[in-house]
Amino acid sequence: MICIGLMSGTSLDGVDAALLETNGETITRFGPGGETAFAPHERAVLKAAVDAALDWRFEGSEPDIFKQAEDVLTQTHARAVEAVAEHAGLTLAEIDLVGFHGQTVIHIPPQPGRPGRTCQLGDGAALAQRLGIPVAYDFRTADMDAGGQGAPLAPIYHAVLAHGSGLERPLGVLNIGGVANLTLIRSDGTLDAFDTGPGNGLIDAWVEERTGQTMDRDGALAAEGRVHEAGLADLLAHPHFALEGPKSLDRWDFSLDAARNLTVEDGAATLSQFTAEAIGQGLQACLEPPERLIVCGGGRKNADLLRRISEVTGMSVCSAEAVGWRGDLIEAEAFAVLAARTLRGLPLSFPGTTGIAQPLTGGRIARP
Ligand SMILES: Nc1ncnc2c1ncn2[C@@H]1O[C@H](COP(=O)(O)OP(=O)(O)OP(=O)(O)O)[C@@H](O)[C@H]1O
Ligand SMILES: CC(=O)N[C@H]1[C@@H]2OC[C@@H](O2)[C@@H](O)[C@@H]1O[C@H](C)C(=O)O
Repeated sequence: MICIGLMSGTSLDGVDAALLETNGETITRFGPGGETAFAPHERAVLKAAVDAALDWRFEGSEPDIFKQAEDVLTQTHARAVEAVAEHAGLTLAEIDLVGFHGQTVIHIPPQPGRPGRTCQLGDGAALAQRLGIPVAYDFRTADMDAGGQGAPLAPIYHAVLAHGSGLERPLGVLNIGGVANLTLIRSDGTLDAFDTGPGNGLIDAWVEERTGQTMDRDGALAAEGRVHEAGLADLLAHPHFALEGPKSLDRWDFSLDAARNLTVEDGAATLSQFTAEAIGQGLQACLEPPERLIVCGGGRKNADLLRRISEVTGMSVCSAEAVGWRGDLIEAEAFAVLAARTLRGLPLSFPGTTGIAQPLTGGRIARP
């Protein structure tokens, strides 16, 4: 079936969309994809929804701003679907299914004796109505209700992609977005996955606070800085690193405090080293360490960060494009495949990826 997957990540820059022909188990065609940027006023509404969610934390009634944010998400995601369909030369009636991740505004992983909660804003029914296409959405709730981490969900897609590309196992796939997540595909095909720690999120926040720019482009600032070892040790003392996987994170689980007295360059170097060391620690804990790490997500464009990851892990690190993958579209592609899996009742999450007892289906379907 022809599916369009949609993802809007934590950096709130826009909606990634990708068209695939897939049955959820294999991909028979990679169609076009691209990003539909949020306009400044749309981004401001989404940012306000994230801020409100962090105050709310599932206590009391939902913040009023959520409804307004969902309207923004319906409009922007509909535009993203229309753009990709047009690019593919297809009418909306020729699209079988849309996979709508929604905007994560808060994610609280489960703790011993307390189930986790997660919130992806996104009104699947409204998007289905607006487009006249069935929409799969709400991919994380079933996993969390079953005691899982609710994230990461991309690992089964990484496995589909790696299999289709004929890549040798064991293999590591690292996504560096706001948060970084790692999938390990063992030689027998078993999946292990977890959020390693911060990805670009802290670096972005630091650079924005100090320079007004949105990112450390190509890692230029970090490359000029020196790592502040005591600050790095403080950052690595976070309880996330003492936990065994599967484990997940919220982008806002870490703070910039350890960098506060540093120069902009030294802060960027320390936070970039933190991202790399967190990835290194995650790899050390895995049962069958891969020799090769394929990196996707925006962080793969940060040359200084990739150098640090390669140094810390001692592994061969290559960007998604080196194996013919589309590094900026993998998450959107993942939600095209996850949508098809939802429709067919195939599992989305697995004991090794989110910590649930049995492979589990998930997602809901809204029909126009
Ligand atoms: N040339 C570059 N140099 C350095 N960093 C870059 C570059 N291009 C992109 N990035 C980083 O990638 C980020 C965007 O990555 P991506 O789109 O994968 O994140 P996201 O989808 O918002 O995250 P999430 O994984 O939370 O969904 C930017 O915020 C920036 O930090
Ligand atoms: C709760 C949530 O939205 N988590 C995201 C976030 O962004 C990266 C990392 O943290 C990952 O766990 C997840 O996204 C990808 C798509 C996933 O579920 O695999």
